[in-house]
Amino acid sequence: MNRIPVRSQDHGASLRGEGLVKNFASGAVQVQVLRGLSLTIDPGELTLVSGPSGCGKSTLLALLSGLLRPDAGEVHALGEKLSGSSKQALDRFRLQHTGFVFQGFNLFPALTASEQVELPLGYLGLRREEARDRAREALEEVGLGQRAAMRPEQLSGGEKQRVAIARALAKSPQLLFADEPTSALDAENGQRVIDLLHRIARNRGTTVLCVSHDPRLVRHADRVLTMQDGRIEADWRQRNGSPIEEAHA
Ligand SMILES: Nc1ncnc2c1ncn2[C@@H]1O[C@H](COP(=O)(O)OP(=O)(O)OP(=O)(O)O)[C@@H](O)[C@H]1O
Repeated sequence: MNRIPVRSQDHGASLRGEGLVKNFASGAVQVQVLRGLSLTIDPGELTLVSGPSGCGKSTLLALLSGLLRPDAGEVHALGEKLSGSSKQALDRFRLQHTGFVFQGFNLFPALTASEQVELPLGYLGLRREEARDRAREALEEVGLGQRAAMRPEQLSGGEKQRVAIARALAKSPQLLFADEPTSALDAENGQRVIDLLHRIARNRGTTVLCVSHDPRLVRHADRVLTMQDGRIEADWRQRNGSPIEEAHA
């Protein structure tokens, strides 16, 4: 699949948020969930956004992936300005360039693992056989080559999450967004999922943005952004779980 080069004004970053503000109504009151947050996210890294429940992590992921629009500020992804784009353009951008992995797996109960992965490839216009081949490769990459014909009820939680990762991977997205991908999993399966996300970033040069309040994930990330009350409080890079330099969001 063709990859769009990242444009130079983003200085190598594949995601950029500037002055992001997001408010939600809580009864009659407007609550400011993101308070003028700016950041850049680089390709080829697993970036983890951590922080306490309710600090705005999922909202940030939704803005950076074009699922939600900011009330103020701008989002640039792969050199395209997402904020201000039409809904149709956002849908197309997400289809072509992004993969998503969520806490609840979001699999269709009636489809086999292979069919779950093939489905979005059909939306991208791939022929059936090509989609089947890609699905097989993606399932092998996540260690589920032998489970291709199984339905979700026949798979463990960890296996279901790996099917969801294969589904996201098969499109070869430049941007992979994961929202609490390990919260429903035990330690061993959570570890496996985070290892996979890390490998995808390293081996494919994918930008992987993972949002989680699971402290087990912190040492596996290349970069950790800590949020508090809608702002970024700390930002550091690390190798093998030890900080190596301060990053500048
Ligand atoms: N669609 C919405 N309508 C109203 N309020 C919302 C909406 N989405 C999020 N919020 C509120 O915004 C705040 C931040 O939510 P968000 O899901 O971004 O936090 P989070 O850090 O990801 O939390 P968690 O770790 O629990 O998932 C919360 O107080 C939440 O209730």
